[in-house]
Amino acid sequence: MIETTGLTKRYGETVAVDGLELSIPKGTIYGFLGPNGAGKTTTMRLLTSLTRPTSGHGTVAGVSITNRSALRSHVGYLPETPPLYERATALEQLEYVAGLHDLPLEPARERIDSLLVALNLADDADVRINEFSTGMRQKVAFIQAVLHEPDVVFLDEPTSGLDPRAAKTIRERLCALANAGTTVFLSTHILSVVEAVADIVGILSDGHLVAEGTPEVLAQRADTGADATLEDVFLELTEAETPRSTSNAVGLDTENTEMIHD
Ligand SMILES: Nc1ncnc2c1ncn2[C@@H]1O[C@H](COP(=O)(O)OP(=O)(O)OP(=O)(O)O)[C@@H](O)[C@H]1O
Repeated sequence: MIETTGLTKRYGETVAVDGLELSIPKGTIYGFLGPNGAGKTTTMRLLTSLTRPTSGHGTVAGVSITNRSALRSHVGYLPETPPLYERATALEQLEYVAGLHDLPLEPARERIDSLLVALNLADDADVRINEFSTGMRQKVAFIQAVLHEPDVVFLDEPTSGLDPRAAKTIRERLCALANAGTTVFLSTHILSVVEAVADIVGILSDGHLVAEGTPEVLAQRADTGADATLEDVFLELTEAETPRSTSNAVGLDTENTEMIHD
């Protein structure tokens, strides 16, 4: 479902993603770990066609990641800061997103209703998003990422800001999605979430994949004995890493005219 060869993204002197090789089968929950600045968000932006590779190739659901219009229906993306219309109600927001995906009105409405119920938001469907808590926003953003039943869903910290019950609900939804054949690409710093749900874990460091395997097998790589955890192996493999700095204070992504300031 996700294949990349030599996938590379540069921002000026900074190599955010460096020759990434991924091969992720359908229905996998792939836990994507890495220190701050490792290149996780850039990877997800590449795989969802929000930014173009400097070099290398990739396909998601068999579609080239440079073909944005063809890719749209196949991918869902929950970014770290989800785009939501503050003045819309949850229902208006989700109906709007359904319209963007050209979903027929009635089945879309049914799906929205069932997802609102599943995420315990049904009573808040007609409340404006600017009155929502962080966790409620996160849940609406999660629904809008999976509403069109994409083949692959990319999630950046989907449980951040959620209380334990809501986080558990999201974890259960991720497993249900994967059981139904959706491929889940999950980036998070919460290692317990990855340990609980991921089939395969990839650890990114400085734009490179430095380890990949099941959580159990990866944990065995750690030098801390029989009780080693994913945290141990994460700390070992990314020990010497610090966030990369650009040669100049401002890196310019000329393609998307995005500026990032440090
Ligand atoms: N639009 C951009 N312009 C210039 N540099 C960028 C841009 N986006 C990311 N970078 C740089 O690329 C590198 C990887 O950043 P990225 O956001 O992908 O890391 P990350 O692993 O998602 O980090 P975090 O865990 O902190 O969210 C960093 O050095 C960052 O400064």
